[in-house]
Parts: sequence; C-alpha cells; structure tokens
Amino acid sequence: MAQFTRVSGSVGLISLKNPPVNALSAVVRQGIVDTVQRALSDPKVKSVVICGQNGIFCGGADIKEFGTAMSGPPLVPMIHAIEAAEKPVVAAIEGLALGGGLELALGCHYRIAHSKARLGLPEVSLGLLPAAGGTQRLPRLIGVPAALDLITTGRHVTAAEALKLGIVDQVTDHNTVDAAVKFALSVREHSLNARRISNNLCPPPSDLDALFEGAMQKVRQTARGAVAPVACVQAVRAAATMPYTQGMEREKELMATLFTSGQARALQYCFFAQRAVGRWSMPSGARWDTSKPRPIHKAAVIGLGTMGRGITVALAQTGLSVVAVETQEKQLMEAKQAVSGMLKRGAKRRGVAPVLDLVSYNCNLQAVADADLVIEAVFEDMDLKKKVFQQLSAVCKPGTLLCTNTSALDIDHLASQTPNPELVVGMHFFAPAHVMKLLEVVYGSRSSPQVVATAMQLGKKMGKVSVAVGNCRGFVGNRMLKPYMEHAFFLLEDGATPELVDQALEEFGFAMGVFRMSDLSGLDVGWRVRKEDGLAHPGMALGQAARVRQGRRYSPLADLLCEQDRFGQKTGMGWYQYDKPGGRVSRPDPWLHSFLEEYRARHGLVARRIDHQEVLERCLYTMINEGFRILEDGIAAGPEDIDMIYVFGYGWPRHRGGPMFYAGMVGLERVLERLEHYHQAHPDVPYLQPCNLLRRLVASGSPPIHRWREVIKKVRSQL
Ligand SMILES: CC/C=C\CC(=O)SCCNC(=O)CCNC(=O)[C@H](O)C(C)(C)COP(=O)(O)OP(=O)(O)OC[C@H]1O[C@@H](n2cnc3c(N)ncnc32)[C@H](O)[C@@H]1OP(=O)(O)O
Repeated sequence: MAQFTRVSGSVGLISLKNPPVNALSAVVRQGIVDTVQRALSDPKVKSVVICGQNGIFCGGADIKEFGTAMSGPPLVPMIHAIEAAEKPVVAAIEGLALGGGLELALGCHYRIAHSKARLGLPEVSLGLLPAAGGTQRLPRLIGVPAALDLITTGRHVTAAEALKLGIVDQVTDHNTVDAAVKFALSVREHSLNARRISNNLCPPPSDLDALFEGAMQKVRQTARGAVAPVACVQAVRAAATMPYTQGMEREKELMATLFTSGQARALQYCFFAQRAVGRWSMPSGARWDTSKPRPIHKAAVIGLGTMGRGITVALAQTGLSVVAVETQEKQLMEAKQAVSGMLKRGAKRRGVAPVLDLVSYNCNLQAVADADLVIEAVFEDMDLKKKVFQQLSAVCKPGTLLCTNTSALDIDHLASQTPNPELVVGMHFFAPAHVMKLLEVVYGSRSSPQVVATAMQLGKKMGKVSVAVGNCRGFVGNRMLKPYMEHAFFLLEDGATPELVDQALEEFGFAMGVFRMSDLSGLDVGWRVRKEDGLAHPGMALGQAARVRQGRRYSPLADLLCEQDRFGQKTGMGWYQYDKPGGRVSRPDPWLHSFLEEYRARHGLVARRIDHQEVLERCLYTMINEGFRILEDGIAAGPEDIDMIYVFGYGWPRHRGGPMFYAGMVGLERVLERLEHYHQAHPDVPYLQPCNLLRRLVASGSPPIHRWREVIKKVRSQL
C-alpha cells in the first residue's frame, strides 16, 4: 500500500509500504493512484515526494503477480498521471530503485538518491523488458548508448554512476527523504515542461544504424538464444526513431510477445528457485530455519591444485583467515604465487585492496590445528582422502568441521574414518572455484544439521548459490552428467560427429557442447574414474565384448582416445584438434572422423543420419530421467535444487529454466513417450528406462512443477 502525509507545510509525502522490497503489487499500485490523486487535489500541497519505507525505494513490479491474472491499476497510466501532474513530484531513492521502481522514478520530475542506492532495469534477466515506459524514457534522458547498455544487461548502477549518467539530479549522504522534501520545497513554483521526460526527444546518436546493428550483434552473441535482450534493443530503437506515443505502442507489443514466451516463465522460475534452494531441508526433517550455523573465523584448505587454490581465494575474499596446506615445498611456493596473483587480480577488478595477509601457507598439516573448518581438496582418490581425514582427526581441535571437495566419492565412507562423523560434510566446488557460482553441500547419513547449515552459510558468504544434496555417487550434478555423456558417445557410434552433437547442444543454449566441455575439463578425469570402477583398462576396448560392460551397453570411445594420450585441450587433441597443447580454439579433426569410421566398421555399426532433435532428446531426456530418479531417491529435496545446480554449475541455459523445468515445458507425457521409444530401440541402456516418479507424475495428470513435491512424497513413502 501507500501512505500519505503532509510535511513541512506544503509537501505531500507518499510512502510505499510492501516489505521486504516495496514491490509494486496491485495494492501498492492502487495506493499510489489514490495518494497521488489526493496530493494533487489538495490545495495545501504544492509539491510531492514519493519514497519507500524501510530504506528501500522500490524493487519493481511484484514478480509473483506475473503468473496470475493481473488486477489493480496498470503501471503505465499510473506513471503517466504522475508525469502529467501540475505539481512537481520528486522521487526520494534509498536502497534500491529497480525495474518498475526506477520507471516510477523516471515518471517523477526530479530524482534524489542516497549515495548507497542502486538503480537499474533488470527486467531482461526475467525474460522481459522495462515496459512501464522505461525503454522510452531512459534513452530520452541519458542517450541511446548508455540506455542500451543498462536495458540489455540489466546491470545495477551506483548512485554516483546514476548522477554521472544523468539518471538522478542529486545524491545525498544524509537523510534522503529530508533532502527530497527540501528539494521539493525549492522547486514548487518551477515550470515542469522540460522535466517531463516523455516530452523530450532522444539525443540523436551519430550513426544510428551502425549503433543498433552493433548492439544487436552483441546481444545475439551473448544471449545464446535468449529473446528478451533482442526485444530490448528493438524497443530502444523505437525510442530513437519514433515519437513517444508510438514508441510506447512498440514497447507494449514487444512486451506482449515476451510475456507469453516460455523464456520469461523459465527465468522467473529461476528467480524464485534460486531463493528457494536456500530454504534447504534434509530427509531427517532438519531445516534451514531450525538449524543454526556455527561461527567460522579461521578456515584451512588441504591440497593446493587448481581446486584448492580457487577455494583458498574464495574463502579469503570473504574476509576469513585461511591456512593453505600443500605438503611439497615446491608446489606450495607455486600455489602461493598463483593464489596471490588471483587475489590481486580480483581485488583490482573490484577496486579494493588485496587480502594477501589473510592467507598463510604451510607444508605441515599440523598448521590447521586451530582452524574452525577444513576443506580437503587433494587428488580425487579415496585412499588418499581417507588418509587425510584420519590425519585431520588427530590434528584438529575438537569440533572442527571436516569438509571434502570430492566431486563423486562416498561422504559416509570418509566420515567413517573420523571419530566424529557428524562433523563431516561435502563442499563440492566447481572450477574455477573462486568464480563459479555453484556449491553442492553434500550431507552424509550422519552429518549434523548444524554442520550443513554452516557449510550452506559459508557458501552464501562466498557469493555462491549453495544447494544441499544427499550422498550418492556423483551427488546431483555429476550423477546426471553420466547418462548425458554416455549418450553423446552412443550418438557418435550411431553416426554423429562431435561437431554435430555440440552444435545441437549449443544452439539449445548450452555455453559449451558436451565434447567441447570434455576437451576443456580433460578426458583423463573420467577415464580415471572408469578405471577405478573396473569399466576401463587397456585392451578392454577391443573385440566384440568391448561395447558391453557389466551387462549393459558401453562405449569405449573416450577410453580409446585416452589410450592415445588425447586428453583434450591440455594435450592439444581430444574430440577436436587444437593448434597446440593448452590451445583453446577447437577445430574439427579429420583424424577423429576416420577413427570413428574405422571404429564403426570394426564393430559392424552402420552410421545413420542423426538430427539435432535426436541429439537433444537422447542426451537431455536421459539426464532428466536421472533427475527424476534423484528426486525419487531423496538425494535432492525438489526439482528447484536440480535446476539451480545445472544452471549455476553446468552451463544449462537459464532461459530454459533447468532440466526439470524444461521437462515440464516440453510436457512430461512427451518426455515419457520419447524415453519409452528410445528404450525400446536400445533395451541395453538402462538409463533410458523411464523412472517410476516420471510415470507417476504423468499418471497424476502432469501437475505443474511447483506441485511435484506432493507426488514425490507419495512415491518416496511407497519405496
Ligand atoms: C510492466 C512491467 C514493469 C516492470 C517490470 C518489473 O519491474 S520486473 C521486476 C524488476 N525487479 C527486479 O527484477 C528485482 C528483483 N529482485 C532482486 O533482484 C533482489 O530481490 C533485490 C531486490 C536486489 C533484493 O536482494 P536481496 O538479496 O536483498 O534479497 P532477496 O533477493 O532474497 O529478496 C528478498 C525477498 O524479496 C522477494 N522479492 C524481491 N524482489 C521482488 C519483486 N520484484 N517481486 C516480488 N518479490 C520480490 C524475494 O523473492 C525474496 O523473497 P523470499 O520469500 O524471502 O525468498
């Protein structure tokens, strides 16, 4: 709602009240319409200030309302009425003015911001555009290039940048409402014509066509199939080329296409899912709101390879004191140099001093004795990790949390090496660990809720999206990756090339196709795991039995490449070729194509034409099927957890919402039907067998994703 008071004799003060961010819900919009009318019709009121309660101006339209039938007064006429007012209206911007909130402020005649406020039009990240006049007013106010930047990226600007750009008229370090009231008193007699942004023309850019062509090219390159950034450019073009009223029509038209697009739904789902994963729960009933995290003052990292270095940087950047341990002196010195470099570069980017002093380096495990939390990041080898956990149990002070960065190994087995298994938890970071936003927090059967809460909170402090998951081989992310990759190999056997598979996945929106990704992360990683699992060893890839392992279809293609030292980028060849070891630009490799032909001939396989649809269905639907198994097994609490893991850790296109959301968009019946079809064609691939939960969901009428938990509960209770 909105409250009205008269202050300083003649200033009408309208204050938005809708905690936590004063979103413009129907009630708030109605409140604004009513209070503005009251202020304008009150002869004692000579000017008006609009502010938000609790230190926040406005977080924009109420996103929760987007999926519902809209009620209450619409934003556009409401903002027009404010702009058309004959009394000066001043926006007092504290905290945030985002989306519809900033558009409301742009309808006011003046804007005063607190120095700590942030402003922006982030609609693009929700699959929308600023359709309450934002695409038409902002370019008129600050020019086309700056408006294009803000609207297509959705980035927030500080008050200082907003002042420089001309979005706000004044910045204050003091009480913003007091400053705005004072300002409103000083302008009460001023003419308002020039202050109505919609009256103004866009400052003409020098080469309009080149500017918009460049902008369009840029968004098409970075958007990976997202439609909103393209519509944003089109809407700003309308501002630059059309009178205001026509521009508003164009804005409305473009918004209508976006609003009904699946992408907007997916992106809005991601917005809420990202927040929902913070409200974690465990099968024991322990929850985020009943488990209190422990304070962590000092952390330690054991093993300073790529992962350990990144984790050290991420911890130090939160302000924690970190002991970094690597037993070999030479590697320790190399790691110290690398970590210091990363800290310096990070600090430079953020315009702060590097926190080099927070990290101490040591060859001796004894140095972690007084740490509150230790993260083990040694080589992915169970025996080695077990040894480290045994040593840590002897060295650490009582109560120290013991965390492992394993990407797949059994947390319970590691926990059993310590006298206090309740203190053990997985913290699975993604490389590079100081950059990637995802953290899988893996609880074992005996991890205490307090320990999980501590790991989740630490992840949040590091700026990560932390997702709590249960313990199983590969946890959530890597467990689902296995059938996805396996199917990519089968597709090569059946007639595809790495280029074809990658192109289908990249056109779908993945940052990188499965083979390019495999070359980047190194083929040897998976090879080592398969060898440990008894699935691969030299010579096994020959003969008729080569394509059957443990009673099911197996593709030895990746093993065969590894046997020839084709480990990907690091060796300059893998699924693609590179100009040198460590090279990054992939090129199709004629050697690989002949190798595939020979391989198929040797095994009596006849290559057939594979299209993009088959690639997507076989790779993605098997991955999705495994996601349903994960839900059934209780490894993830809900589909949002899986989706956020894939969006933040595996390059799944955000505008497609994550694999489970995507399954809902495709239609669960369709996913089930295609899995059944492929399973019939490939009965030796168990991953293709539709899982029980998927069948149950379809049998329950394919409910929307937010209602899956009800069915999941029933299925779990029957297992
Ligand atoms: C005609 C169309 C015109 C206009 C279109 C729009 O205005 S679209 C909306 C544009 N605004 C945004 O995109 C802002 C979205 N919100 C945020 O980016 C952040 O929430 C924000 C405001 C920066 C605050 O971040 P913080 O980390 O402090 O808190 P958190 O994100 O956890 O949010 C707290 C709770 O508020 C809910 N919420 C935030 N913004 C909105 C919103 N615009 N509508 C509805 N709800 C919103 C958020 O979900 C959190 O809720 P909770 O239940 O606690 O999880």
